[in-house]
Order: sequence, then structure tokens, then C-alpha cells
Amino acid sequence: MYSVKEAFYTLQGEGARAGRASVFCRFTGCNLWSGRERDRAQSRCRFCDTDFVGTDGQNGGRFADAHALATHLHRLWPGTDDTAATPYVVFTGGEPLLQLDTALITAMRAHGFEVAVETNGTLTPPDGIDWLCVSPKGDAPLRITQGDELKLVYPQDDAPPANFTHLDFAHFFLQPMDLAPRGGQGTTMTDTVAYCLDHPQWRLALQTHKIAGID
Ligand SMILES: C[S@@+](CC[C@H](N)C(=O)[O-])C[C@H]1O[C@@H](n2cnc3c(N)ncnc32)[C@H](O)[C@@H]1O
Ligand SMILES: Nc1nc2[nH]cc(C(=O)O)c2c(=O)[nH]1
Ligand code: SF4
Ligand SMILES: [Mg+2]
Repeated sequence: MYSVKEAFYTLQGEGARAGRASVFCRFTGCNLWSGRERDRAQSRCRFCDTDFVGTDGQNGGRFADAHALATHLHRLWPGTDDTAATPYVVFTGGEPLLQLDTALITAMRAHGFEVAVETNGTLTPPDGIDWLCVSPKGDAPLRITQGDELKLVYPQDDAPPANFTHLDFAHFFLQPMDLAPRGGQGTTMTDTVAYCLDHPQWRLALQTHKIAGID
């Protein structure tokens, strides 16, 4: 059984593959925050910009098996003549590695999809992921030390970028923290730009879907 908060067709907004047409599957639940505002200040991850509670979002629900969920997600990919475009699914959440398994990856591949994952890096991933994005959180122990992109939300007092520069990733991004979820305004853009200028291993990553006004 898989619990899905919402699923939708959009452009990947973040990281090295920003701009790519994607089906997003947002799983319910996370291991670093309950998702309830009253728990936010005491949680291990305190700046989350996402509602991942329940299954009541667009195209959300509970799916009995991998075949059922893969069929549901495949239907969200447009039936165009654009055969050059490989269908792309991004599993996120919440924390997708609480639910994503080999059966679901295999079922998506059978539908012709490339499979991407956005994870906090604290859980072991199943085999078969085509694009792995890891976004470390505070002092939560990092289990995944290699992948395609490391995308650190900046700044986090207990997760300075220097803690991660030795890891085995193809891309190192700093993503300015959006302060709105914590009742603030704007982002930490100025500080993030300054850090990238001083430390050229890191590249600036913007949440382009928020600029574009899409999901
Ligand atoms: C909502 S998380 C879900 C996936 C996974 N739990 C994780 O944390 O990577 C998706 C992405 O949004 C980023 N994110 C969450 N809150 C943010 C915020 N306030 N500002 C900028 N990025 C944020 C996360 O770091 C992660 O890269
Ligand atoms: N367009 C868009 N791109 C995204 N990239 C990562 C997201 C996420 O919430 O995991 C996200 C999202 O929520 N929307
Ligand atoms: S780990 Fe990801 S989903 Fe969980 S609270 Fe943090 S940003 Fe949100
Ligand atoms: Mg998001």
C-alpha cells in the first residue's frame, strides 16, 4: 500500500534538471517532521515548505500496489506526439524513501519512465533510481553519501556546507531557504549568493517553480 498526498504534471523547479517536464508524486509522511505546525519548532527539520499530511491533495490517494500507482502516474504524462521526450517521474514528499521500493521503480520503468528522487538522505534508497537528489537536514544522520546532486538548503546552523564537500556527488547546490513557511518573508538569497562567490564548488539553485507561479 502506498499513501500519496498529491500527484501532478509540472516542470521540475529545482536543481540541475530544473525546467524538465515531470510527473511529481508526493508521498505522505516524513521521518523528520510530523507535518503538524505545532510540532515544527521541536522537529528535526524545521523549515519545510510542503504539506505532506494525508492523501487529500490533487490526484492523491491510497494505492494497493505498484501497478495501481504506476498506472495512475502514467496517466498524468501527456499523450503527445513528442516521442523524443522520455517520460520523467520525480518521487518526493514528505520523505519518499519511507515508501518507494523496487516494485514501484520497476513498474514506472515498464511504462517508459526515468525515475528521479528527492530525499533528505537519512534512509537507504532502493536500486534502480536514475537521478538521486539528496538534501541534508541539520544534524539528522546522513546515510546516503553518493548520488547525482547534493542540494543543501542554506543557511542551516547545524549543517554548514563544508560538512558535505567531500561526498561523492556530481553537483553541489545551495538553495536559499524560503522563509515563508516559518512566518518570515523572502529568502536568504543574499547570503547564499555570497557563499557561492566565496566557495566556487557550490552553485546557486533557485526554486524556479515559485518564480514561475506553478506547482
Ligand atoms: C519538501 S522536500 C521533500 C523531499 C525530502 N523530504 C527532502 O527533504 O529532500 C523537497 C525539497 O524542498 C526543499 N525545501 C524544503 N523546504 C524548503 C524551504 N523552506 N526553502 C527551500 N527549500 C526547501 C528540501 O530541502 C528538498 O530539497
Ligand atoms: N515544480 C516543482 N519542482 C520541485 N522540485 C522539488 C520539489 C519538491 O517539493 O520536492 C518540487 C515541487 O514541489 N515543485
Ligand atoms: S525532510 Fe523534507 S519533507 Fe521532511 S520536513 Fe524536511 S523538507 Fe519537509
Ligand atoms: Mg516543493
